Amino acid sequence: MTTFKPVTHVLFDMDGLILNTEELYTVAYQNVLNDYGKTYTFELKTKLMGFQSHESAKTIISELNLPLTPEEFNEATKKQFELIFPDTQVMPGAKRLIEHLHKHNVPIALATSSSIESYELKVNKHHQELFSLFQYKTFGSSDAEVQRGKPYPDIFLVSAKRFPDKPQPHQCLVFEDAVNGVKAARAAGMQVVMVPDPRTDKCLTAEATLVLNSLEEFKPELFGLPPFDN
Ligand SMILES: O=c1[nH]cc([C@@H]2O[C@H](COP(=O)(O)O)[C@@H](O)[C@H]2O)c(=O)[nH]1
Ligand SMILES: [Mg+2]
Repeated sequence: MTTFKPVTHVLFDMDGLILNTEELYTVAYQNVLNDYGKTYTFELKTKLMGFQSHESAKTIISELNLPLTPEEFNEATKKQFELIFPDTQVMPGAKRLIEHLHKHNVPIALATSSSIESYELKVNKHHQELFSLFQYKTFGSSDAEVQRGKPYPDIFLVSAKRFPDKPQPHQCLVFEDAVNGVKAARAAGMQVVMVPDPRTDKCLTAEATLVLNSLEEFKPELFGLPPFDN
């Protein structure tokens, strides 16, 4: 079994990695775009995943020539999010992994590009207990210290600094679903486990340290972390 460099701290992305919110984003965006006769393609989605909300709005407006301002687009999607996001599901293997690392006192934190409002919509109804296991959370779209969204490294560098014991980037392992998130983790000097949407072009997953079909396949001991008990 190939092993990688040992790590001591773990940073988790949220959308598409812990929660099934990527499929919900697709529905929400397509519902808005239907009013303009536009199609939300997976190719365009891949470009946006990991962006901060204002970056996403600007990009989708220019790519699809929408007659909207970013504020108007975000207003329209916000209505969709309020309907769709409260009933999110945890991705396979995510709960087991987060609980396992927490039980073994491995420092874990959340590093999502979402805003805190968007996080609360997605988590508050069903998943508060699971998310309470993180030492702390960084919300890229709501955090002054996160100057630039993924694929820039800002959110992961800021997150590493927020652990009390201040680990070096190489001591941190990132879990991501998005191409931009993998680029951000690599730019931060961190190893990254990618669990991509199955439609993701294989050549776009090449930068990841390890690519899995699901978190259920993850073996913590590969990165020097405590193995699962069973
Ligand atoms: O179909 C989409 N998925 C995701 C995003 C963006 O990606 C962020 C989630 O990124 P992450 O998984 O890194 O938290 C969302 O907040 C949103 O801004 C998007 O615009 N469109
Ligand atoms: Mg994600």
